[in-house]
Amino acid sequence: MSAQREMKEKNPWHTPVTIIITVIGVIAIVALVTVAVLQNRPVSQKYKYGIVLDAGSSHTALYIYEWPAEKDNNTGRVEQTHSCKVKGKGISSYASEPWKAGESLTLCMQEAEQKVPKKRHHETPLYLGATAGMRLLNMENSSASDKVFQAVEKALQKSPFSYQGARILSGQEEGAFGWVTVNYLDDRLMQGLETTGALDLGGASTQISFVSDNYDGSESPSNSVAFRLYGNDYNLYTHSFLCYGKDQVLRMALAQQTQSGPRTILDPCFHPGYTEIKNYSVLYDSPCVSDRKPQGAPVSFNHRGNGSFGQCQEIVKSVFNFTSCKYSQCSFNGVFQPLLQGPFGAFSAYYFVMNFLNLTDTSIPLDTVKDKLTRYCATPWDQIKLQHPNVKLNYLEEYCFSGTYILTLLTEGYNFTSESYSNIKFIKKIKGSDAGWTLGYMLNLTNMIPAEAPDSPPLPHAGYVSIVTIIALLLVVLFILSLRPLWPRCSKQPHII
Ligand SMILES: O=P(O)(O)OP(=O)(O)OP(=O)(O)OC[C@H]1O[C@@H](n2cnc3c(O)ncnc32)[C@H](O)[C@@H]1O
Ligand SMILES: [Ca+2]
Repeated sequence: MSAQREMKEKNPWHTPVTIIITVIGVIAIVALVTVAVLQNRPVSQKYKYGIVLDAGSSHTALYIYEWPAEKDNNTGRVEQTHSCKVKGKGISSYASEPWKAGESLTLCMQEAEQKVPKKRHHETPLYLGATAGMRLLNMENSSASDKVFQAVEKALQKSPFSYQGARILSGQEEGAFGWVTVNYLDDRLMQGLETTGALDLGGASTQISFVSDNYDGSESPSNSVAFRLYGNDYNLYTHSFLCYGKDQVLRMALAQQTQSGPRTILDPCFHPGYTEIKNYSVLYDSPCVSDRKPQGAPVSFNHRGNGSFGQCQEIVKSVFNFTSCKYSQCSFNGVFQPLLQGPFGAFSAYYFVMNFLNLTDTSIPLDTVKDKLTRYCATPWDQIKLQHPNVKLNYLEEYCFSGTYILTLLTEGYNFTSESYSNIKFIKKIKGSDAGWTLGYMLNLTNMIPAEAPDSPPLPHAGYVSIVTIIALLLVVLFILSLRPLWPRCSKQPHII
């Protein structure tokens, strides 16, 4: 009995002081881990917003971007959350009634007011960038283009957002920002990976932008844009071909076939059985063809199709000039182009057209692609209409021409070969955001891509919490071990008889 009491008295685990110390120690360690976890848990996200209006030649679109408020200028976290297609044509088509250009934006602006939380409205930057349609209108009639801008500005200034201005982008900017968008969304810039080239086909112009190792920018400085992004230097080659968007090339192809002012043309780029009456003055009402309007032509001509890919390609080739090149190498029209390099993303009309034609798979050999297009172009117009009852007729009638133009531009114009063709990916979106120049434009204007790589914490959140937990557990073990001299010696326990 006395030995039992003696042992109990000697056992430190049974003294109130040790129990209190142990409890306090455990509470302290649990508190330490809890604080570490809670303190470093991402706080509930607050977002910031930016809005860009893409005033293209054929239509205007509004894009809303969103990013976590505390990560303004380091990590690549800007995403497109909403887009709105403005009803009607591009703003340049309102040259004779400019107020309508402003009015046309109203519905999409109202939609944006609903999508962006009200308390963020006043701090949300709003930009409008116009491209080739306004470039052409500005060349043709600068006072008309000024009036369109005034009308657009008036409409945008009324919005609750922080309006930052409307302007025409240069072709260089349009190409370069498209490249920034694609590579930003692919996380290639922050990680310093090999970049993807950007191919953009609009209605009135087309852009090609890529980084080529053998290009330092000196041979044709006007085609060069230097960037320092996240600590990496890029020497980008970019060129925008005004009048080489698909709508203007179609005008050039028709101009080519109507030089003698005929009353009927049989166009190989349109399906057999296609027949429409077209107006000469409407066709030639663009600076891309206006100097070629035939003298003494009738008011209209009968535009008929005969569906021949081969003949269509000959007409399309005739809109390119391959004769003069004062550089080491050119694409077409005497424009310098370094050796093609790396993967390419082809978006906007490249995607619309190739997607419709089921030709986005670039592992299909180029010859097979041509065979498929040959068969498609030769299909009678009535049959095409029956097969695609839900496609807008003004799109449907042009896919044979557009497909032929795309293949000709890529192979004859830019010099993609049967092998390098497979480096092209036809894309519409990357991770939910549309490929196009708008995101790159906003990232640039809001200084959201830093020149130098951002400092990042040495450990990710999960790593930090794990280390704190392990250290805390080690402390518990150490604490227990430190009490070892006081542990009861079980083996020497007296036997009680
Ligand atoms: O860049 P710019 O030259 O200013 O022109 P844009 O911005 O208006 O040009 P888009 O990329 O929006 O469209 C390019 C062309 O594709 C046409 N397009 C748009 N959606 C299409 C679809 O679903 N199918 C076929 N063509 C389409 C459109 O009419 C234009 O001719
Ligand atoms: Ca465009």
